[in-house]
Amino acid sequence: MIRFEEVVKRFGDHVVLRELDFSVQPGEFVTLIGPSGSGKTTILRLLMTLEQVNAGRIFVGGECLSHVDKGGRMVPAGEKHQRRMRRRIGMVFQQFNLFPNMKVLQNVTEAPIRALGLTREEAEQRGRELLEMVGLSEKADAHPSQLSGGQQQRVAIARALAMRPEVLLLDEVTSALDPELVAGVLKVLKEIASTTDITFLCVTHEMQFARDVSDRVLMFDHGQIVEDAPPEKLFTDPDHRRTREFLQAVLDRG
Ligand SMILES: Nc1ncnc2c1ncn2[C@@H]1O[C@H](COP(=O)(O)OP(=O)(O)OP(=O)(O)O)[C@@H](O)[C@H]1O
Repeated sequence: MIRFEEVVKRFGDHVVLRELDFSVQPGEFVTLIGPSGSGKTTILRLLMTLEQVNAGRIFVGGECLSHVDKGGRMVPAGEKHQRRMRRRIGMVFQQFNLFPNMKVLQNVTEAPIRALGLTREEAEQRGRELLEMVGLSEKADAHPSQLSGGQQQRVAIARALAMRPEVLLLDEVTSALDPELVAGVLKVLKEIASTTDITFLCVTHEMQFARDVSDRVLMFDHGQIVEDAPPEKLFTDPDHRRTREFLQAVLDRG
C-alpha cells in the first residue's frame, strides 16, 4: 500500500507537487499519466527516498518513510529506517543498469545475497525461477551485452523481484526499447501483476499498456491529480478537460 498525504515538493521556487494526496491499495496496479515535466518521476523518486518532501507524509505499508513514532510523537527517521523502507520497494527504470561484468543470473542473485542474507544456492534457485518467469531461462549464463534491450529489461525486472518487494515502481520501462521489443516486456509485467500481490505504481507514455494492465489511472497535471478513474472510463470518457487535451495530444503525436 502507498499513501501520499498533502505532499509538497519544490525545486527552488518551482513547486512540482502541490499538496498531493493519493493512495494505491495493496496488490493494485496504478498508472500515472500526464504531461512531460509534470512531476511523475519525482513521485517515484520520493518513494525511493532519492528526494525528500518539503511538507506532507508518504506511507508505504502503513509506515511513514520520513518519520517514526516515538512515544506517540512523530520524529524524523534516521538513515537506518529509510534504508529498511527502501528495501520494501523495487524500481525498474528506463535504463536497465545491469552490471556488465556479471552474467545474467549473477545480476539477479547479487543483491539478495548481500541484502537479504540468502545463501548462494537459495539465491540461484530463486534467480532461475525468476528468469523463467521473464522467459529467459536459457540466458542465465550470458552476459548482458549478448542480450537485446528487451531481454535486458526483463533481467532488470527479475532482479527487482528477487528482492521480494511489496511495491514495484516502473518508470518508463519501455521507452528506451525498439518498438518490436516493447510487447515482450509488457507481457511479462502483465503476467507478474496478475499472478503476484505486489503493489505497482507505474509511469508510462504507453497508453495502450496503461489501458491493458492498470486497475486505475491517475491523470497528473500541475502538481495534482486531476482525474482518477479505471482505464475503461479514463481513456474513453474522461471527465476532465485536461485529460481530454492530454490524450488528444498523445494521439496527435501518434
Ligand atoms: N533535481 C532536480 N532539480 C531541479 N529541478 C528538478 C529536479 N528534478 C526534477 N526537476 C524538475 O521538476 C519537474 C518535474 O520533473 P519530473 O521528472 O518529475 O517530471 P515527469 O512528469 O516525470 O516528466 P517526463 O514525463 O518528461 O519524464 C521538471 O520541471 C523538472 O525539471
